[in-house]
Amino acid sequence: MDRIRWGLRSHAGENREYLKIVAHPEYHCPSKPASFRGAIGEYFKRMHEVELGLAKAISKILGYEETYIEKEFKLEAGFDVSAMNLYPPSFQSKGSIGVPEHTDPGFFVSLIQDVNGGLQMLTHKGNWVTDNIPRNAIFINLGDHLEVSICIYIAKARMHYHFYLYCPMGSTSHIHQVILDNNEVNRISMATLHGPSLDIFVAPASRFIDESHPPAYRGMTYKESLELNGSDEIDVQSSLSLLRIPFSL
Ligand SMILES: O=C(O)CCC(=O)C(=O)O
Ligand SMILES: [Fe+2]
Repeated sequence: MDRIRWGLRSHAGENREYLKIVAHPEYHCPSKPASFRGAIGEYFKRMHEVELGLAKAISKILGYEETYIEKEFKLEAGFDVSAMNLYPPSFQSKGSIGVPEHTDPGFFVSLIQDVNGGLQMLTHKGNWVTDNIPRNAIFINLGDHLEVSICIYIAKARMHYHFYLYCPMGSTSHIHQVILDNNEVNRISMATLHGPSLDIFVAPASRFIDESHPPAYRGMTYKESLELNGSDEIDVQSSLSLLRIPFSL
């Protein structure tokens, strides 16, 4: 499997140049420039601490002991991939889309950027809203596998967790896209997908399932789910729709 990948997309549906690297459990990075390798490595180390803090907070909100998610997802061996994206100014792009609409697999995504105004979220009313991310802030978006694990699915309309307040689609995994319309200059972002360990079987947690709350997703290992739609692990493409179990109201 590739551990470092570079790509250039330049067509109506996607306009970006990216460098993807596997950041955890083994850190892979181009060796030059050395300062880049060191700085990014330090960033991932610190983000891993943020990840453990978030895992504790979310476990507690769900009524579990604080180490629940850390252990269930085996975060000490969690599979993290970072995408460093360069989007062109709108006048140089072949269409207004930087990255088409999608959700991201894993536990959560951390994102930093140099220019505000490109990332948009889909609201429950079907409108795209541009995120206003303050300078130096780290933006956190929850990933598909948290949703699989805690069984939240909009059509079941049984949202009793705090997540719902922040997840208008009724799903913990936000649908988002990147647009270029406001880009007067290049925009750079770094989106890191923090996932469970590749060998972890992710399935709806038994605490959230009973006769009237059947599982919304089928379980499989994180590795299998990343490969389910034919992509490589390093692509970290969502396969949430393939995991969803059809149900009748
Ligand atoms: O560049 C951004 O703002 C977001 C990128 C993104 O959604 C991704 O790489 O998955
Ligand atoms: Fe994304």
